[in-house]
Amino acid sequence: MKQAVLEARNIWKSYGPVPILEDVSIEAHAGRVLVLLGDNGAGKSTLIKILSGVTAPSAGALLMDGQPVSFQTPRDARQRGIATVFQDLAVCNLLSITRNVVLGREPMKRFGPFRWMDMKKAEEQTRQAFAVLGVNVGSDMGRPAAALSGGQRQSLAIARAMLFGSTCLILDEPTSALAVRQAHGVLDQIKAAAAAGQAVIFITHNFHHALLVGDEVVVLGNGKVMAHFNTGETSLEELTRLVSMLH
Ligand SMILES: Nc1ncnc2c1ncn2[C@@H]1O[C@H](COP(=O)(O)OP(=O)(O)OP(=O)(O)O)[C@@H](O)[C@H]1O
Repeated sequence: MKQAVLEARNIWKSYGPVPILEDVSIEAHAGRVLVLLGDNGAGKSTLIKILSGVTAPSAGALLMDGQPVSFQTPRDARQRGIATVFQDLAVCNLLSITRNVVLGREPMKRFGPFRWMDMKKAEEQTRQAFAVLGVNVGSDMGRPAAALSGGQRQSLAIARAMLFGSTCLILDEPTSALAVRQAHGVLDQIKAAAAAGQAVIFITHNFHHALLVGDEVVVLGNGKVMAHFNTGETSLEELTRLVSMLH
């Protein structure tokens, strides 16, 4: 297999004396979906906080395209092309859909000393970002984000995360709060992001979702990698049996 876009190698993390992650290694590859599956408290969020530059590992290495990297802040990780959508989504209800998508990276126009937002360009970027994901949010992207459904808000956060040159997309339980139809919409977007070349890391509790979109699955339990397999190698029944045996 080709070089991983993002690799966590032998990661340890402790808060105080108790290890939260113990010798965890994962690899995310371009065009593939890696699912991180695990119960509450398994260490999934801690691992993605390390991958996103929110917190530093106690030991172990992060590599991008085979080169060691270290992130002091989430901005460092973003600049390296790691786009993370956390569960809170950080969508601003009062801002328009377009403004939300380009938030913090608004295209600007200049005239002499004056600068203002290039709305036409922002709308074009927003439209393209949604198009990559195959999402239709309607034609009026000037309406406030408050008008969006839960699934559409998730799509907005994914579109924003991917907008500027990301190579690795990390999604923290993007389907957990959604109704079935909306969840399937987001699963389709995950597949579309991988098809567009992203290395996707998808965190979920849901075995069914894991098998629907995952190319491979890593099962975390008590801070350790308990199992790692390609999805073609297992069924929903086997996966359920495997995970229940880990408790
Ligand atoms: N800042 C912290 N200080 C101390 N302990 C922490 C901290 N963050 C997480 N933990 C502990 O680490 C363990 C793993 O937590 P983590 O949030 O990574 O699990 P998770 O798999 O994401 O669970 P969930 O699905 O509930 O979000 C838990 O026992 C949690 O209490």
